[in-house]
Parts: sequence; C-alpha cells; structure tokens
Amino acid sequence: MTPARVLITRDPAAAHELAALLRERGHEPCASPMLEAQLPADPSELAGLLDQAAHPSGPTWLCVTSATTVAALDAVAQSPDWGAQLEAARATGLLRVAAVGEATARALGEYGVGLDFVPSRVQSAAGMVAQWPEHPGARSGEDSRKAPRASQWTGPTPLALLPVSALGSDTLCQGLRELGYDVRRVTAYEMVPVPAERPVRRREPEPLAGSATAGEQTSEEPAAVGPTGAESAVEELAPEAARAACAAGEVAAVVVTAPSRAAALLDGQRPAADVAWVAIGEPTARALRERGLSPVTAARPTPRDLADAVDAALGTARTAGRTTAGTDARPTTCTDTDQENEKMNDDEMSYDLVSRPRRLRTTPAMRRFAAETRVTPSELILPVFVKEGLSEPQPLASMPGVVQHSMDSLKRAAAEAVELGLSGFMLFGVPETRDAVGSAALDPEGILNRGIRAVREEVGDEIVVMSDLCLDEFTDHGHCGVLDEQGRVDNDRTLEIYGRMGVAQAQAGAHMVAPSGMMDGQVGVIRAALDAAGREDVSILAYSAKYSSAFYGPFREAVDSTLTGDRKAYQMDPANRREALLEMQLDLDEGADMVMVKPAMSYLDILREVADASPVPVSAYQISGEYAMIEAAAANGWINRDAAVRESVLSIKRAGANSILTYYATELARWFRDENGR
Ligand SMILES: NCc1[nH]cc(CCC(=O)O)c1CC(=O)O
Repeated sequence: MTPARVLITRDPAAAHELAALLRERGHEPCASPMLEAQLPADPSELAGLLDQAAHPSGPTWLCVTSATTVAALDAVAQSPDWGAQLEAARATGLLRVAAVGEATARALGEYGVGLDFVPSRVQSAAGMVAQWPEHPGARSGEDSRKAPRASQWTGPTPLALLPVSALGSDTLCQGLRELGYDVRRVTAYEMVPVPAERPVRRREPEPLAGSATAGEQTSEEPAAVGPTGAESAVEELAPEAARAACAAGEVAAVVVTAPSRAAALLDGQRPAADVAWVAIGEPTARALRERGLSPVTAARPTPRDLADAVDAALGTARTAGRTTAGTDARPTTCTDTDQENEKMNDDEMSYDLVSRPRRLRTTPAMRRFAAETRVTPSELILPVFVKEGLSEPQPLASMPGVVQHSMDSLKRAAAEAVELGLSGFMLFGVPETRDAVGSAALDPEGILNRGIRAVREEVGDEIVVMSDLCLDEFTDHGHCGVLDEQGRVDNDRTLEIYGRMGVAQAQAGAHMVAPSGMMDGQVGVIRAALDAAGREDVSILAYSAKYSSAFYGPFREAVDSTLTGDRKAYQMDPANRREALLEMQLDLDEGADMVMVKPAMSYLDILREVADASPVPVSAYQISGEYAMIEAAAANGWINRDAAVRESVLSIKRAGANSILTYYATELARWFRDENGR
C-alpha cells in the first residue's frame, strides 16, 4: 500500500512531533504553515508596553501568552537588554511576570526573564484566570462575588499588561478585569498569509494557546524541537503548493490547526472530495464544516490525539469514498477483507432506529420545549440572617455573597424578595447575648421577633413571612433545646418553650413558623399553643426529615454558633430512610401544614419518597454547605458557577419539592426575570 500523504498546517519545526508519529504509522507527512506572525505596522505601542513593564509605577503584571509574543517583544524592544531590564523591575517587587505555559516560559527564559506565575493545571487563558494568584478585588459596580478576597486588598489598583495577538480571545483580558486589574491590551502581532511583510521571525515554533488561534487551542503544547537528521526532516510545502495539493487530492488527509489556517488553505477553492479532514479543536472543526467538510476532531490538541484523529479520518474517508460509488478518484486495492469491512460499515450506517431521543435535544428551543421541569420565583424561599447590634450588613466568609443583615438591610432584602416574586422569606435571628434556656427567643424585643415585625411592616402580606422556630441560636450551649442535669437535650421541657416561642413569633407577625429542632411532638405542641392563643391562622412548616448533616458547617458561622459536639441525639441519622416517612407521618398527624426535607442534595431520594407520600406541599432546603461547595469550586474555576446553581436547584424541584429554600433565591429570580423579559 502506498503511504498516505498527510498535510499539517504548521511550520515544519512545530509539526515535527506529529510528523514523526504519522511516519511511525505508515503515513507520509508534509507541512505548510499557511500563516505566519507579522509585527504591527506601528510597533511603538508594543515597545511602550514593554517600557512600562520595565519601569512600573505601581504593582504590575506582564502576562505573556505565546512564544511568538516573546519574539515580537524582542523585535520591537529598544534595547537588546530588555530581559535584564524586566528582571531589574521584578527585583523591586513591583513587576511580576506570568506565562501561559512551559513553552512561553522557556522563551522568556532565553532572554533571562524569570516567572512569577505559570498555571499548573490548564495551560490556557482560562487556566490562567482560574489559578490566578491574587484577587485585588472587583471594581465598583461589578459583582463582588467574583472577587471573593476583595476585602483583603488595600493597595492601588494594579495593572496588567497584555501583549497579545490581534485575533487573541478576550478570555484573559476579561478575567483579569473581573479580578480587579486595570488591563492594558496591546497587539503584539497578527497572523497573515505567508510571506508576511514584517515577519516577527521566520521558523518560530507555532504560536501557542490563546494567541493567534482565537481561542482555538485549549492547551499549550510543548514547543517543537527542530529536526536534526535529514531523515526526520518534514517536507515543507509553499502555501500555493499546499492549496493545489488539496484541490487536486494529492494529499489523503489534512490536519488543520486553527480556523484562520482553514481559511488560508481553503478559501477561494474547492478541495478534492476524497481528502480526509482533521481539526485540532472545535473552533477549527466549525470553520471546516462551514466550508462543507466533515472533519474528525482530535480529542485533545496533542500530537498523539492528532495522529489518532488522522487514522480515524482516513478510515472514514475510505469508506465514505466508496459508498458514493464512482466519485472516488483514488486508486484503491480492494481485498476481500476490505469488502467485509465495507459491508459492516454500510450496515452500521443504515441502522433503522425507530426511536431517536436525541431529536428532542437538537436546539435550545427544542430542549426548552421538551423540558419536564422548570423552576419559577414563586417556588423559592430565601433564608436570611438578622444580627442584633449591626449597623451594616456583615459578609460571611464561608458563604460568599450571603450576609448577616442589619435591621435596615433586612428590610431592603425583604422588599427585594417581594419585587422579585419570591414565595417566602425565612428568618433566622442572631442575638447578642445567650443563656441556658434561650430567653431571647421568647422576648418580644428579641432580635428574631423584632426582625419578623420589621419584615412584616415592610412586606405586609405580599410574601409569606416565615421564622425558624428553634433554640440553637439563643442558647449559650448552642443546642436546639434546653439541657437536663446530665447535659442531654430535654425533649419535653424544650417543647414547652417551643410552644411559647411559636406564639411570640406569631404575635410578631410570622405567617408561618418552621420548627427545626427535631424534638418529638414539637408540631403538635406548637399547634396547640398557637390555637390556644387564638392564632389558628398561623401555619406550620415542619422540618420533618432533618438529618444530622456535616453540610450545616457554614450555617454555624452564619448564626455565630457556640455548639460543641453534635446534634445526633435529635437530628436524623443519614443512614435512615424509613424514619423519614415516620417523621413525616407524625408531623402530619400533629397538624403540619407543610413538610420539609433537609439538606437537599444528599437526600434527594428521601425527598422523592416524601413527595410521593405526602398529602401536603413539600419543601426542601438547599443548605449552607451545599451553597458553600458550589461557591468554593466555582471560585477555583473548577465548575461553572451559574450552570451549577441552576442544575442544583432544578434537581431539587425534579426530585419532588414544591418549594425550595435556597440562598440563591434572589439571584435565580433575577435570572428568570431577565430571561422571561427577552
Ligand atoms: N436552627 C437550626 C437550623 N435551622 C437551619 C439550619 C441549617 C441551615 C443551613 O445549614 O443552611 C440549622 C442548623 C442546624 O441544624 O445545625
């Protein structure tokens, strides 16, 4: 069999590693870069940026995203010593230098420039942002959540200098702005068809991640090592020869390494039908599809994955070529085995599937149409903390974006909840002083009762005002009930206090009280106390299946909890399922108007069972630890925050919740409103 000729749209030096692999697999590689880097017509701006880095007037980062950028800096530098000058600036502590990956770092190293940051996980613009070593704080008007460490930054606004390719994606620029930098972005070079008028430098390794490829490659590759022996040299095609080879079908396959190179190779001509196409990543694949081709996309932009994709594409091309009989211009030797393969492939291609569920997943509109579950603001309840003695809301370190409210900010939050159409507002009080029996819980002037009153005055009956009915925020030992002589939580003495607490909350204005202490008989005792006080109108949301969970951690900070030990003697064991149904039944028998499962995410199975069995509406509580996990992972760049927030709440609804308590309630309601407004 004659070896298949494979064209790589790269400089031969950069294509070296892939070429060697292709040769190993019996192919014959050739290379043509099609594009090369060209300096800007007016290099003074780039030279100025380099000067600014060498003489920083305040904290400054120089962020370099390709080895080509380093070559461009070298080309425009006023002094050959520019590397040493940057090093001198670094020594003052004002300048720091970041590189997107190892190859860029090496290129800087050749000029003697040391590095302060190279992302270790994903070597791309997004990877840099995700692991960026400092967060100076978002500037006013921007979402402070995106800069969780904002309060720790005190100095002047630091500067980030970004010499980038003309087509470079905005990811780094945007990301650094959100972290709080003043970003100065200057074009270092542009990619133009070979030969460039003002080449940065011939024979440079491929520009790398986040540079000329417009978001194409997602990871930096090691710089190619140039070939040494003649036998390993990669044949280079001039751009016109490469275009002609594609048009005439003189190559069996083409590996395209950037959308711009696809354009340079293909625009203005039709490639032969039997050429197989390989794309380095999705943007390049899209560029090829737009030109009527069906590329195989490499799993990752590495030489090995590209070589695998070439093999896959050649296999596909052979089959496709023969199935459209007569159009295959290439001579093929057809053995019996080949015919067998062909038959198998034919069968595969004509699977007669009656059901293709993917049909309902084709477009956003189709998916919206087919969605079984939706969440609306009227299903969301916002839990809020009000703390005695605060004049300003106070952020919570373990729940970025959530605060302990002052009385004023509490009222504003309540008004916002009304405006956004939430169904309820669940209040927790954080008192200044605590005692053994939680007296402040019964005091009409206690912080929780005052908060309820203030919120009721603000919102009237526009949303349901709910209050946490539990003693843990009010006792000096932090347990949900009072203790007996042996230090155990005394169920029945606690019930008596709960009854009075329910009445105090009803008199303060709560529409609904939510006993969360998991004392036996609590719903019945509270119902009786409310009725005896003439408050048959006040309803009870029972925390029926409340588990003893490690995920309450951040809540303890939110209520300044004093608890030592745990609540395993009253909250449910995470191992149990039947018990949840028993607790629900007892609460229903005692007069619960609604029941709740808590936490949500680790107990979606329980939620489903309770939802299936309950004759009354079911709530679920996405608790503090569930919130904190999403925030922490998102802050590290490990998950997409907004998508994770949506998915988490949607799953709770899907599992059967009629309403959801979540610290994301206002934010979600705002998203829904904006989306419906469109
Ligand atoms: N008053 C008890 C109570 N009510 C709500 C929560 C937890 C809420 C959360 O973690 O978000 C707790 C804490 C606990 O049981 O330890």
